[in-house]
Amino acid sequence: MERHFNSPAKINLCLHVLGRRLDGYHELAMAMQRVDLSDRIRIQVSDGSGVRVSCAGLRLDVDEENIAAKAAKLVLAESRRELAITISIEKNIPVAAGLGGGSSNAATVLAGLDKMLGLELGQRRLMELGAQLGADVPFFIYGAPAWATGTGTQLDALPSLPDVAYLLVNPKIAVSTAWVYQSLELTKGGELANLPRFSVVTRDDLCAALHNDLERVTLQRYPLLAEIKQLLLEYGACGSLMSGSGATVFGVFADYAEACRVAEELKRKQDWLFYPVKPL
Ligand SMILES: C[C@@](CO)(OP(=O)(O)O)[C@H](O)COP(=O)(O)OP(=O)(O)OC[C@H]1O[C@@H](n2ccc(N)nc2=O)[C@H](O)[C@@H]1O
Ligand SMILES: Nc1ncnc2c1ncn2[C@@H]1O[C@H](COP(=O)(O)OP(=O)(O)O)[C@@H](O)[C@H]1O
Repeated sequence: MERHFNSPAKINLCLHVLGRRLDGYHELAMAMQRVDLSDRIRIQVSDGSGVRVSCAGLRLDVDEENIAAKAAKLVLAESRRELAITISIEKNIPVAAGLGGGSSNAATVLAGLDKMLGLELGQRRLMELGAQLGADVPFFIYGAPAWATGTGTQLDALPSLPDVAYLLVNPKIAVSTAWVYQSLELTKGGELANLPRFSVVTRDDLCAALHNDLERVTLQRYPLLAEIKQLLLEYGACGSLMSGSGATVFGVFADYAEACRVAEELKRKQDWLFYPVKPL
């Protein structure tokens, strides 16, 4: 049995760090949205045993370390079945870019195998399994724009978001999420109740709400990212922000054609990665 799935990236429209827990994880409040830059994942299931993952052209194909392999093993354990699973990932989302590619791959494998094996574990159980793999995995199972709290695993619907397009820019810098959180100096603890409500209807509302506490760490280490944010504004973005722990920066544009036009112009000048995308 063989199936193909899309595994999309995400961006963080806002990311507030409220405090550090004793286990080192951070209490967050984030607005998150998936975008239509996707990896392609092929899952094959046959008789036998063992989970294998390949990822052409990237050093991500060590089975045990790949989060997609961990996801497959979790589903097999949950279903108490022994099967051979082969996963091939066509990577289009840059790795360690703040776009959640690994978390998305894990969620795609959890939900994909659930379907292929007819397990019907349900969204809630799949999100619990996802949380065992990484804080961002449940968001991809949730599958809609979300307000994420706790360590990022408690999700509520974000009902209205404006119809915009984004231009994602990555200057080929890989950033370790663990390093960013560890390097963050928390000046004062925040209270969820004191945060401004993320109520965004128009494009201007969205641009006014853009905020990322992790920029303090990543932009200081890589000042180029602040320059890219400024460049996007100069090229007509109504707002710009770093996504997650970075290094991808995005600009907000009125429509997809405009985001594509700016990407083409910048491509002539800079050897960075450019992805005009639409929200999902
Ligand atoms: C920053 C964010 C924003 O969406 O995304 P990315 O930049 O990774 O895409 C997430 O919080 C990343 O989530 P994810 O990448 O799934 O985190 P995990 O694998 O669970 O943990 C990676 C590292 O980040 C730290 N971490 C993660 C989540 C959290 N609430 N507090 C943390 O301190 C963990 O301690 C660990 O060292
Ligand atoms: N299937 C996968 N796709 C991407 N990264 C993976 C995968 N499996 C394991 N990783 C590891 O996870 C780390 C985080 O990658 P990724 O999820 O792309 O970035 P981010 O956490 O910035 O959103 C990388 O260092 C990478 O080696």
